[in-house]
Order: sequence, then structure tokens, then C-alpha cells
Amino acid sequence: MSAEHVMDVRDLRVWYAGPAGPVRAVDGVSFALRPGEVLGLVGESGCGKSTLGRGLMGLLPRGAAIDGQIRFDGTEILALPRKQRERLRGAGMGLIFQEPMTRLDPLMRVSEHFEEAIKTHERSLSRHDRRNRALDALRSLGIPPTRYRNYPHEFSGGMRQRIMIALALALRPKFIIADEPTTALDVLVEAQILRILADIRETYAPAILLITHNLGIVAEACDRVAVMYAGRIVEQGPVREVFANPQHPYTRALLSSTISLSTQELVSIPGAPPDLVDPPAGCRFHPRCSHAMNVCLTFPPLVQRDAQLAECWLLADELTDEQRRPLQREEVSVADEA
Ligand SMILES: Nc1ncnc2c1ncn2[C@@H]1O[C@H](COP(=O)(O)OP(=O)(O)OP(=O)(O)O)[C@@H](O)[C@H]1O
Repeated sequence: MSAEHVMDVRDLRVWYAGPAGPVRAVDGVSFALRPGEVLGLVGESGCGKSTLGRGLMGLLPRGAAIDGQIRFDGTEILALPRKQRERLRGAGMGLIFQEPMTRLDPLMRVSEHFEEAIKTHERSLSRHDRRNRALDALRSLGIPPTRYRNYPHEFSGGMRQRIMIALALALRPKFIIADEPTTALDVLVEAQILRILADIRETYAPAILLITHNLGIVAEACDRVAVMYAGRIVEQGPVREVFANPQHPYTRALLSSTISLSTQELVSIPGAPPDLVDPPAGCRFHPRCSHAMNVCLTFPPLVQRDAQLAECWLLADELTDEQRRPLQREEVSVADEA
């Protein structure tokens, strides 16, 4: 771990209990973030992005198990007793856009929400300082101080979401997870998300893990990107380099499915992500990969190319002819189709 990293995650695993066995939603994920850095986390639905975010925040449902290392601001948090862990997370980390830590109580004024949140985490602040903190956070999200004593119902849905984001920011977290809303019910749209992220960066400069389906948002708002597939990060690196020169076939497929959307032509990645109870052996993408070789049935190496890291046999040197031979797909599936 480098001292300059605010968040350093190593070999993180998260399982859910399922009727057919454990669902390995996050299965050996490593990444690190410097203060002020924004990392975009992308990948198809169900690949484990939100689970990773919830695992970092300590918001996993009952019955889920977590293992590995999460070093936050120099402290190994999974090793701490639960109470201490919760306190550290409460003030140091924030979750925005989805599942906010605090929901707005219709019977409480906005000011009371801020008072309570700040008091809980920073007892030493004076009333005056607490108020200033709150007003700064609200202002950074475009809510004027004149609205401070209003009740939640006096705001529009979009403003209420911004108030909840301001509530997280008022605690000055060093690390924020921004889990982008994906349902039509959510009020924030792309332009608003980008504006909010830009404002947060400018005012508070926390490290941000941005979970999104939208590669346009990643291009615009992130320094680095991590591409997740079936519980693992298969490629990560600076956004510009990964987008210009993707190393992993899954990253290439994901990028071309997006580009084709903008040209009105819908091209999705053939096949579907695997079952996480019993994922494919070796590289999990091999059943969908047009470059799959014999060796892909064994676990791929993590290869560094400049600032990019990718987990793929195509990047390995010195493979034998046998290892390189194109993988024969299971005859069963062909027979099934016939
Ligand atoms: N509470 C749970 N219990 C059991 N399995 C779960 C639970 N939550 C998620 N999963 C499973 O874990 C896997 C990862 O889900 P997760 O929501 O983390 O993916 P995601 O990449 O965030 O998807 P999306 O982009 O649709 O939000 C999926 O197979 C999902 O079905």
C-alpha cells in the first residue's frame, strides 16, 4: 500500500447466500485511489459493481460475507471491531445518488437533518460552525441558504436528492461512492450528475468511486476506469488510455456496444454474463470471447501495459502452440441449437 492512497482495496471478496450455493458477486478485486481521484466502475448489469460499493461502505445485507483488505485512510477497516468500523465509515465515507445513508424525514426541517448528522460525527464543532458547514454544502449543490429551514416536501425531487448529497458532503468525507441511478424513477439526469460531480470535486476534492453504466459520464468525469466482469476487475487504467486502446476483449466489446448506441445501431455483447454461483473455469469471459484459446480455461495472468492493467491470456508472452490454439466450443450448445 502506498501512503498516498486514501483507499486501497486488495483481493476483496463478497458472497451472498443463495439457494444453489454462495453467489460470488465480488471475487478478488483490487484497486487503489489517491485523494481527489475519480475512478469509474463499469460493466454489465449483475457483474458486482453495487455489491463492491456496498461492501466498502459496510452496507451489505444480512447473510452476506466479506473478506480481503480495505485500507481506508491508513487503517485496515475489516480488521476493526464493528462499532469502530462503523464510526470510521460514518464520517469518512459517503454514499451518494443511491441508497443514501440518511433518508429525509418529512417531519424534520432540512436544518435539523444537518444539525443531527454533523453533531453525531463531529461533536466538537460549535453550533455556528455546524451551520456554516451545512450552508456551504447546500450552496455547493445549488440550494440557497434561504431554504435552510424548509421542510423536505417544499423541495422538488431533484432538489431533495441534492440535499441528501449535501448531507453526505457536510461531513467532509475523504472517500465517496457515487452509485449512479439506473431506473427511470430517478430524477437526476446525466447533465445534472456531471455538474454535481464537478462541483463536488471543485469544492471538496474527495476520492470518488463512480459506479455507472454510462461510459460518456466516465469519459467526462473520471481520471481512471475499472472494468468489471463477473465479480472481477478485468481491466483498469487511465480513462483516456483504456478508451483509446482497450487491452481486454471485454473492454473492447463494452466500448463498441456503447459507440454503436450513439450511431443508433444497437449492438450488444453476444451471450450473457455467467452465473456467479458456478462461474466458468479460468477466464470468466472465455465463453463469450471471440479470441478464446485453450489456455483461457486456466486463470489468466494480470498483465501491465504502461499504466493499464488487464487480466487476459492474449497479453501473455511465451504461450505454446497448444495453449494458443482456438478453444473448441462445447459441441453440446451447437447440438442444442440444431
Ligand atoms: N441481496 C442479494 N442476495 C443474493 N444475491 C444478490 C444480492 N444482491 C445482488 N445479488 C447478486 O449479486 C450479483 C451482483 O449484483 P450487483 O447488484 O452487485 O451487480 P451490479 O453490477 O451492480 O448490477 P447493476 O448494474 O444492475 O446495478 C448478481 O448476480 C445479483 O443477482
